[in-house]
Amino acid sequence: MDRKPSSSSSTGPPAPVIQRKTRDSDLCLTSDIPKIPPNCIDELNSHFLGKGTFGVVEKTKYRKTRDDTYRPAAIKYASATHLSILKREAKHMWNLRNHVNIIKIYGMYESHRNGQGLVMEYMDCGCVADLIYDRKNIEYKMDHVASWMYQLSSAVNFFHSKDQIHRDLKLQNMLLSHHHRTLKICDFGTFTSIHQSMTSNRGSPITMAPEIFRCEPYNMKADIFSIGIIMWQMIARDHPYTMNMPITPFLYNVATRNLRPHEIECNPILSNFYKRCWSDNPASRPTSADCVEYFRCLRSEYPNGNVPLWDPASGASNTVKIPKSQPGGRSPLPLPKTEITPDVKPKEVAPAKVQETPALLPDTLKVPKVERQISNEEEKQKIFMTALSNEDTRPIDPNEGDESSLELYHQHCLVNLNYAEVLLAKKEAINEKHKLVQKWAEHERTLELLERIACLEQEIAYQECNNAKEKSSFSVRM
Ligand SMILES: Nc1ncnc2c1ncn2[C@@H]1O[C@H](COP(=O)(O)OP(=O)(O)OP(=O)(O)O)[C@@H](O)[C@H]1O
Repeated sequence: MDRKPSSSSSTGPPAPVIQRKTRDSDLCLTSDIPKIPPNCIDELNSHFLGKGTFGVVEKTKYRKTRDDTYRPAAIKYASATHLSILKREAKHMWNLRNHVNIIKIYGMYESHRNGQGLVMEYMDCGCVADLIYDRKNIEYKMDHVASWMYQLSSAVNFFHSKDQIHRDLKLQNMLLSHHHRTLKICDFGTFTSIHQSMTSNRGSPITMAPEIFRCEPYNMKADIFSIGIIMWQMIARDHPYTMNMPITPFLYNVATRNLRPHEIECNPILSNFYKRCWSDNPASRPTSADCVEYFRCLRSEYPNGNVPLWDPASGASNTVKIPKSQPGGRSPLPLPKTEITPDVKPKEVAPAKVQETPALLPDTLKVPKVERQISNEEEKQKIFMTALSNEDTRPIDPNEGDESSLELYHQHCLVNLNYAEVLLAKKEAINEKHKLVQKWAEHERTLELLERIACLEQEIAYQECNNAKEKSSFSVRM
């Protein structure tokens, strides 16, 4: 029988109202998370960035205290019905705030206009989906894939080590900054603990593991399935499935017919790994620690993933040409290190004994080249690389797990880059000046010649005049 407390039947004092405790109740308590006061958000300078399933994200300006200067930040607002999801997300982000590849939360903000908002760091290069599908003018290399996959897997390994699952890893939830070099995971709305493991369908179809479609219990290996699909997407720079396939047959085929992204021309060391990640049987998939180890090896074979990428359409310079990978050689730009250094040895995953030649790249990764001023680019790259290897100007390697030293490192790289641009601009200005001086010299010479011509013409006129005089005096004398 239902034992609901009834106020009418009670004679004594009213029973205290007991809040029903759901499994997520504790997660909605955001008391640990700093409350951001109104004078630390510049709402007038906020504008719309994008819309997710349950919220709207705006770019805004944030400062920690009134004495600080404003810096860009992103703020996510949820409608009143989705407020608990926003709070859960905030709580998860707060618990994971120490990892360099997870979006950092600054705090919660109460806006008069939009209600509760989650304020987080702003990633200025957008999401990985935009880069690989919509901005094909930006060329990237296997070095970048290795670096992004390493950063992704070390973040995943971080929360897996805390028994947490993301459940919605996809290109749209991976944001980029520092000229596309730093990758961070965002959107923890579907995040859950393995102990609350679930049979409800969560996540996005393309990267979602088949056991989730089959409504079977699932675990961290569901995220590894997503890592496999993401790796394929980055290498192929293509859509994994026919876009017009209706969702139901698609889910059915993934779950029961082993439907997977189409074959691409790719080194088997890479394809074997992503295929292992998307095995139908979760137990056959590698762990997140195996992934970290695998991508660490791959990154040492392709060490230039920290070379910045630019959008040529923005008027800035194009991709810096990546020097040939030198197996075993030190990267000119060491990658951000995370605090996670799991003690895992690569198991069956062959440590990336990759071909000597960079023939690893499938043709699909080779984006048609955009016409560019090679001489200037090469010149700039040369100055940049020299600055990076010069003892006086070389940035100091970031400390493991220390985000501020990583930030400093990136700033230093940018300064070197600006330095290369300034030096190049100065060189161009000097060239222009030389051309002008040359023209001016020509101009002066022209003036001199004109003067000379004028003198000669005067001389001729004078001579003609004299001739005429002489002729007339001669005729008078005759
Ligand atoms: N910290 C951030 N910096 C820059 N852009 C961001 C940031 N967080 C989110 N965005 C952008 O805002 C948009 C909405 O993000 P949000 O996480 O709400 O939704 P989503 O991941 O696109 O969708 P869904 O929630 O349905 O999975 C996306 O385009 C995303 O790229």
